[in-house]
Amino acid sequence: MSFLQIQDVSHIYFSKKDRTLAIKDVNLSIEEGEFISILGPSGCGKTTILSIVAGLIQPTIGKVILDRETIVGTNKNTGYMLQQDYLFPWKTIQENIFLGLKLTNQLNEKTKQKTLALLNEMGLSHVKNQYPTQLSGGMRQRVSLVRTLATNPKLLLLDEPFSALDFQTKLKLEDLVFETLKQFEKTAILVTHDIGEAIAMSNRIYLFTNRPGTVHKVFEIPDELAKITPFEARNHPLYNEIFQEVWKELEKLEK
Ligand SMILES: Nc1ncnc2c1ncn2[C@@H]1O[C@H](COP(=O)(O)OP(=O)(O)OP(=O)(O)O)[C@@H](O)[C@H]1O
Repeated sequence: MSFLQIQDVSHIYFSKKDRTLAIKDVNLSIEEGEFISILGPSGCGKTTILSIVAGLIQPTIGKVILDRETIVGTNKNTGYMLQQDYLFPWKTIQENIFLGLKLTNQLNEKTKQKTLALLNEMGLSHVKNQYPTQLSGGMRQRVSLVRTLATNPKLLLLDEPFSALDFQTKLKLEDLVFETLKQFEKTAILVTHDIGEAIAMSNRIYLFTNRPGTVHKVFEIPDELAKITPFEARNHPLYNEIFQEVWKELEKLEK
């Protein structure tokens, strides 16, 4: 059995007036340590899938199994990193990165030191007593990564974490996130609109159809690309080839 299995998942949003079938018959399996991306048109249900995997919403049909357990409700095995960093502006960086540990009753001297060491690895120990508004967007996302990793989740869900950043910062952060996740042997799902980012960071890309979102095509990224850093991958000859392939499929979906 794979580390993460999304089995026959469909989801309908109900409101008083209507119902929206957001995703339909989604199946995917991820092995431990893999990095996969979900790519697709706007509104195809990417965030819905992540919310289901995070246990924030229960799928209307189907189930998600993480490390042999069916996901019911939020759980400590999953960390969520979003486009906006959601750092609390009235708390210092240090207080922000300890938050998850505090909420899950894991805050002790050992976990504190580990988290501060990670902040140091991100080149940010000098800002630990500052407040989020004093930091740039890229720095805030690095803090957000530290906070997400602090509780040592097995699975990371990344919902367009680089999309609000300028291009240069985005490229640097892609490398940093990629290398940090490999170092800690984490499994990750990235949701993105950016074909290049998906190719540069993943082992596999799931391309979704328009709503109701379902898996349209799966692209396996060859090891020679998947094993190098995203920055190096963007300069690899295979990168353009795969880009064209994915682009063509996306065009088909828009017809
Ligand atoms: N709470 C809700 N109630 C009703 N419909 C919803 C709700 N949340 C999402 N939807 C609808 O479900 C569909 C999928 O939404 P979702 O946010 O998962 O898509 P997405 O692929 O992440 O979109 P984007 O790429 O624009 O962020 C959309 O058509 C959206 O309008």
